[in-house]
Amino acid sequence: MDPVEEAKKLAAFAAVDRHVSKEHRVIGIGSGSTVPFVVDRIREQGEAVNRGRVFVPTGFQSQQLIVQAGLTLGDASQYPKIDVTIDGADEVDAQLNAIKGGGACQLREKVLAEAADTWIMVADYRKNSETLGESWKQGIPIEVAPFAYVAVLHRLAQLGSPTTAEQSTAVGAHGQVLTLRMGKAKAGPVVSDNGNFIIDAPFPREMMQRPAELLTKIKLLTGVVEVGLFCGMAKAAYFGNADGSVSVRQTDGSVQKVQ
Ligand SMILES: O=C(CO)[C@H](O)[C@H](O)COP(=O)(O)O
Repeated sequence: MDPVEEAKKLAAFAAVDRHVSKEHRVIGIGSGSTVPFVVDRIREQGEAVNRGRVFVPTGFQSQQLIVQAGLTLGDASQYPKIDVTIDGADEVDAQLNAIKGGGACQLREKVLAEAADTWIMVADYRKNSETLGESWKQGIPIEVAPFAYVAVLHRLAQLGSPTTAEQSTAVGAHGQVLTLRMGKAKAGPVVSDNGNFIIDAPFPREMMQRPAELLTKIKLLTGVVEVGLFCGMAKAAYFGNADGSVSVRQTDGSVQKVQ
């Protein structure tokens, strides 16, 4: 297996083994390429355990994973309280703040993170940073109501006062280029599972060092539906390493190596 894939698998398996117990009945399943390993490990807990459980997805991809694994699908509207949610991340800082939304699922991901008694992130070693924005350069994914996207681009640029603003990009005062995320095998923008657009907005390091403050500012912009900054939410983050170990970062900043 490719070393990065192996690292994702290690993180996912370790997180499931430590946080998904037999007693858990309602389990949130996140999005991204690490999450299939989460579902594999949960399946390995056996049919008898999984028969009594319901799995709530953060989007179309995880819904498919749940159905294909033969697990019982639930909806966030039926299960406002979740025992544990395990999700991927695009980057995690030393305080367990995270950038999420690389797969455009941050709205549902945040709903399931908030609903969960325990929210755990799983990722490979490339996502383990001191400060957000160190390795994830494309910016903070921001879900916006389609009709408001140009206004939001302008407002985001103004969070540092703009120099120019066009239809699908804007340049902020710090020279950062904010872009409307475009489809890869589709003409036009990426449309989220909720029918919204995604803006990717990079911010300078000094602002990324205070992610909770930045989150509040962005969230207050009219037209913003959800921001891909998850601050103070995770109980732990599991990072698979290239050497086959797993680093577990806790809320107090401590890091333990397991395996
Ligand atoms: O936030 C997400 C989707 O919106 C994903 O969890 C994030 O992109 C991580 O994905 P991967 O495990 O593929 O690196």
